[in-house]
Amino acid sequence: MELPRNAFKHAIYAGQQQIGLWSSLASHVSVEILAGAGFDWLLLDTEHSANEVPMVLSQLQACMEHPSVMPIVRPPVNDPVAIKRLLDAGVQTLLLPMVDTPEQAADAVAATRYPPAGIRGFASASRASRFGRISNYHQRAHEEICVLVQIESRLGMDNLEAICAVPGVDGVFIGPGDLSAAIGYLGDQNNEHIVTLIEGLIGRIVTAGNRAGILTPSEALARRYIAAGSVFTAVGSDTGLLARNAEALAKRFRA
Ligand SMILES: O=C(O)C(=O)C[C@H](O)[C@@H](O)CO
Repeated sequence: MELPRNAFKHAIYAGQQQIGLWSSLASHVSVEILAGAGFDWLLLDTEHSANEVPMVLSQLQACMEHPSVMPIVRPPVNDPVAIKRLLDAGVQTLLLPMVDTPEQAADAVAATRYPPAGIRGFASASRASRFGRISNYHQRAHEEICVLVQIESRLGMDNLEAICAVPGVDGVFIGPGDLSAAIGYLGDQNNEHIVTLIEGLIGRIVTAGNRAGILTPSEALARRYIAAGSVFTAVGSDTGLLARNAEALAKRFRA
């Protein structure tokens, strides 16, 4: 078997916009439904979702009929053990939360690399290597692993260019909720001050030669962020789609 190509990683390096959706329902059923919806990537969240590794495995398998969709998994923390378990389950793209310094970014990259380049623990026949069927998996795995880090604090903003320059950081995602909370705008991420700040951060990431990403359920803001340079852009969430559309449907029969 061949090492699966990470089309998402190659696309963002080529500057090809990747439109995504956040998935917090922690369900392989909803992930299979969303995988056929037409997005380029789905974010399988385990930070703000009751989503654990065995469930993520089922969600990865639920995506297999749609190989053009990249399941991106966010571990609950930037931790080498959490990263190892997800990579061994077959995750090829990771979004690491709360990365504030270049050292933390370098640690995230090292956790995805086998020695001597990093510290990823060795498993001879995990799902990642398709149970030993992918020849030279361990030598080539890093080529098709994509490491995305989240900037979502004052310190992260201060260190943005240094983080962008860390070898192996393939993309830099701005966490609008935590970032706005960190600077006194808790729950107000659509405030014009925050939006303008985020546009500036996206521009800094692009100027630094890295690739910018963001999440917003606002179509207008998504288009502003894309215009500012976001190249992997999540435009909604499964929980938001389900809750708001269910409410609207119920309301139509209550009037
Ligand atoms: O800071 C943020 O905002 C994010 O990182 C995204 C949120 O965690 C996600 O749950 C959407 O609210």
